[in-house]
Amino acid sequence: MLSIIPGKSVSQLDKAFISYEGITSLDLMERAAVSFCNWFFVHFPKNENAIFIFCGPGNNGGDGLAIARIFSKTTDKVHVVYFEDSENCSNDYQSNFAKLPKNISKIHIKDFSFNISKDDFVIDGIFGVGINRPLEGIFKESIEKLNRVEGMKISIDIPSGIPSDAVLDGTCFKAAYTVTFQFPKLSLLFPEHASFVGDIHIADIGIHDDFLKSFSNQKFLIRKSDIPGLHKKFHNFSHKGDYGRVIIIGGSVGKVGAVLMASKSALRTGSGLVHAHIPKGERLVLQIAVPEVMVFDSQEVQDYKQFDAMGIGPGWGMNVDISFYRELLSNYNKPVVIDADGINLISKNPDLLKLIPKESILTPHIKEFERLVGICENQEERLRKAKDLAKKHHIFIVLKGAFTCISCPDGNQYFNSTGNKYMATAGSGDVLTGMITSFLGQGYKPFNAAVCGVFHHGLAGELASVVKRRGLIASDIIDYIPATYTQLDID
Ligand SMILES: NC(=O)C1=CN([C@@H]2O[C@H](COP(=O)(O)OP(=O)(O)OC[C@H]3O[C@@H](n4cnc5c(N)ncnc54)[C@H](OP(=O)(O)O)[C@@H]3O)[C@@H](O)[C@H]2O)[C@H](O)CC1
Ligand SMILES: [K+]
Repeated sequence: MLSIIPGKSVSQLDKAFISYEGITSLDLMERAAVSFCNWFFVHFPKNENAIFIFCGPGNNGGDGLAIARIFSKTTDKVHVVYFEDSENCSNDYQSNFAKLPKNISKIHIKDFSFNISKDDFVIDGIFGVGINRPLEGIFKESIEKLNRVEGMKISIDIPSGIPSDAVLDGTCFKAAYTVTFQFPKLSLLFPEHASFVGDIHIADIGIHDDFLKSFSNQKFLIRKSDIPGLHKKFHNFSHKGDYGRVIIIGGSVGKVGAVLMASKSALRTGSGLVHAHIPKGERLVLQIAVPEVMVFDSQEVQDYKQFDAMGIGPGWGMNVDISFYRELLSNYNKPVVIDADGINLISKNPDLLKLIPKESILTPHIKEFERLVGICENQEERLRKAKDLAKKHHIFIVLKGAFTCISCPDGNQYFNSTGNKYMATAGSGDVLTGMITSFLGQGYKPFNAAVCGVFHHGLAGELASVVKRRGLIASDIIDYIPATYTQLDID
């Protein structure tokens, strides 16, 4: 997993790393600039337009100057726009300012006309992780003007204005792309910042994972390379019992589709035997739609302990016999997955919280989460409360959304890196419930089940949206679950 380092620790990280690597801070800045340019040249291979690079007084501005020098080798249309005289800027800024070649024009921000056309590039090196207060004066005015001009806007490390670990207060540069160094800054993952951050690219500057880990603050990004090692291996003599017997409990009149999608997802994720528990009178539709699922109503299941895993809540509604739910949680002594109305019922009956088996996985979206813990001001508060809840009840909280966050009982938080905007569609959450339940039933540890569930779910959505785009529906995600195993080379 890739460690996410708090902004305030980045300068300590830099110091420790350059001493370990035997390089200077200027060398590290050069690596950052080269890595940014490598990304740029791949993304914009035929660029012939002007490139305006806005450089603030710190090392983010220094990165901008080094980038300007690299660009100037291939074009004469590079313009550096600076805010402070070099002698008032950071040491590495000064070194890079002195190295700027003659074919780069240098303009003080006060003399800049903001005459930028739509094909030009606007590169934001005004502030990075060193920002320590809301923008004011010339910085605020200039960024407001830049947000009004056209042009392809790219931020270096973080859009100027956003603090690295907190929610924006005031003005911020609006980027189409953010090229961030080595690890995503936490605040890039906040929904409040989506319209400023654009697409994120992580540019490698050679600081390896083990080194990063020692500066980590219990926050991590889940990457593709983390996933194969979390999967169980099955042998050629495996039978359907080895792949788990799971049950999805939910459904109500008009909402049986949620159970249908969760059950089908569990099958597509690899479950050997999938059962569904739905209200009497609703079973025909489910049996016709997914003949592989065995359907029961409440009177027919004698012993829930026979199931390796349970997914509780899809389409359940709020008219559930709460004593049934209480008994279900009290008597089942393995981790369960709880979603949707399964969570809403707990919010209405908070005494249920302490009955949830240890290591269970709750998968709320933001509204369900806030019903559980109270209204939150922003994502920062949600993440804090998710961590507290996970620790207090020894459960996993999967807070769904872009960069879904898994909060663990040990206080660690893992952010998912797959998925896209097209997945915000009815039933997407039911699919995830089915997938995590399936992994639990196959004998995965709850942490592995949650991580594999969110990663494969996001990946299935990405694969489906290649052809479906905004026409994607939850059933498309299910159809692409098998292709995620192919993508990750998991047999
Ligand atoms: N390992 C890495 O990730 C590397 C990162 N690099 C780049 O360096 C920046 C961080 O550089 P740093 O110099 O620490 O910080 P900034 O460039 O963001 O700016 C700090 C200066 O800005 C002043 N400041 C802060 N807030 C404001 C404000 N609101 N208005 C005006 N001025 C502000 C601050 O001075 P003060 O004394 O006024 O507080 C600093 O002068 C990182 O983001 C990367 O881009 C390295 O290049 C490579 C390694
Ligand atoms: K920036």
